[in-house]
This record gives sequence, structure tokens and C-alpha cells, in this order.
Amino acid sequence: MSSPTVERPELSPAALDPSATPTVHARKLRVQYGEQVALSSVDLDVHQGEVVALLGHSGSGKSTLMKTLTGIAPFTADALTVAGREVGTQTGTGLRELRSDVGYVFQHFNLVPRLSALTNVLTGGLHAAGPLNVLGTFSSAQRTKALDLLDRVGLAHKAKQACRSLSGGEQQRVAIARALMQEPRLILADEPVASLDPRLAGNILGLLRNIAREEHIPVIVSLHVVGLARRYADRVIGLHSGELVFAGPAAHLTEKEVHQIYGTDTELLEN
Ligand SMILES: Nc1ncnc2c1ncn2[C@@H]1O[C@H](COP(=O)(O)OP(=O)(O)OP(=O)(O)O)[C@@H](O)[C@H]1O
Repeated sequence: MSSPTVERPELSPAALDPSATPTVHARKLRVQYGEQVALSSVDLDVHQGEVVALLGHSGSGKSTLMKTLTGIAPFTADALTVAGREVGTQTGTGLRELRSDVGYVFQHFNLVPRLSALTNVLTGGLHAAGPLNVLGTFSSAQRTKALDLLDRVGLAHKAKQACRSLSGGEQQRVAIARALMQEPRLILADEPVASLDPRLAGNILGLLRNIAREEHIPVIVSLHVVGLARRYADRVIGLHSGELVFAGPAAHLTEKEVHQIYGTDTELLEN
């Protein structure tokens, strides 16, 4: 099946400048759970404006890699910095600040179904809110910002609608707006399109890529579909049983590399 034509906006100068400080810098990153090595000696740099896709079979370490970036998974590393912070040395306030610098987008959206799209987006700013705001009185500036973000993801007209009555694609857009509400310096999207049909999957990945380009926020996205990584990512990180087996431009991902990443189990991966 031929791939639909997809616009490829240029990468930001920061992403093309090898001397620019990367938003994510990892060297010899390793995670071990008991006898299980979940991630083994991974090197990774992610720059502003880039979309980096993580590919690998189930259990290859994609989620674990994302979790290390916010200090959720226990790791060892020669270096791990995210948005200028050394992840391994953060505790308390430092860890909270690190986590508020990172917007998360999940497969199942993690919205509060009975609350409106607008309120769900507003919750993305709670880390910066004072006590009164936590009690539900968001400032008019926050509301304006949340509405602008809903507009950014094409959903201003559904701001008052409860999230449970939105489609899957719409809910994922709300989740992206919520992530943007916290003014992240990095977006981690863990299988954000696994519950969506192929057309909506393309819409959501296109939106994430536009955000990366226009807001200069890098996006790391785990995917199970090689074709989507080829179409929407700038670079691909391929993991196999916790080992990094491919790191390079999405355009360089040939059948040989796909085979290295997935072994022989490569059917149904293109669409
Ligand atoms: N908290 C944990 N305790 C023990 N083992 C874990 C833990 N979290 C992950 N693992 C193991 O680490 C390995 C990598 O898991 P991970 O969730 O990162 O894979 P994944 O590539 O994200 O998989 P999927 O595509 O199914 O989400 C797996 O073998 C998993 O069982």
C-alpha cells in the first residue's frame, strides 16, 4: 500500500546544529529489574524541534526509557540530563520541577471523563497553581490560555463538552492541550495512537510534529507502526530486548534495520 503524502516541515536550526545543547542527553543509560535488564547502555540526544520515534517489540524497553527521563524508573548512567537538569540527583522540589518540564501523553488519554475538555486542560497547569486554584477557581488568564490551547488543537468549539462524550481522537487532542498547558520543555508520548484508527493516528502525529516544529518542544513518541515512524518522525531509536539496535534518521530505516529491531516478526508493521 502506498503511503499518503505528508508535508515535512523543516527541522528547526537547533535540531540541525550539532553544537546546540540537547534537551535530552543520555549516555550508557541502563535499567535493571532484578535479573531483567530492561535497558542496556543506551546513548541518546534529543534536540529542540525534533520528533524521535521509539520502535521495538513489546517489552523492548520503550516505556522504561521514557520513565527514566522523569526519574520514575531506577537507572544508572554516565550522564542523564533533561532540560538542563541532571535526572539522577533530583529529589523533592527538583524532581517536581523536572516532571513539570515534561508533558506526558498516554495511549488511554488519562483524562477525567466527567469533566469538560476545558477543565481537563486547566489541570495541566495545576503544578503552577496556588491553593485557591486547586480548589477550582482558575484565573481568567489560565482559562484564556487553556482555551487558546484547545483552539491550537482544533477543539475550541468543544471546550465545554465532557471528555467522556468526545471521540478518541478528540480526547487525545485534549490530552495534548493539557500537556501544553504545563509549558513543557519536552513531550513524551507513550503509544499515543495505539487506540486510534490509521487516519486519526496520522492526525495526532501530525499535530505533535507541528507542535515540535512551532513551539520548539521536542517530542519522543513510542510507536508500534514502522510506517508512522517513517512518515512523522525525524529520527528513530530502535530497541531490541533493551539494546539500542538502530539510531538514525527515519528516512534511513530500511528493511534490514526493521528486521534488526523486530526480528522476523515484522508483518503488519507498515500501516
Ligand atoms: N517495574 C518493573 N519491574 C520489573 N520489570 C519491569 C518493570 N517495568 C518494566 N519491566 C520489564 O522491563 C522490560 C521492558 O518493559 P517496557 O515496559 O519498557 O517495554 P515496552 O517496550 O514499553 O513494551 P510495550 O510496547 O508492551 O509497552 C520488560 O521485560 C518488562 O517486563
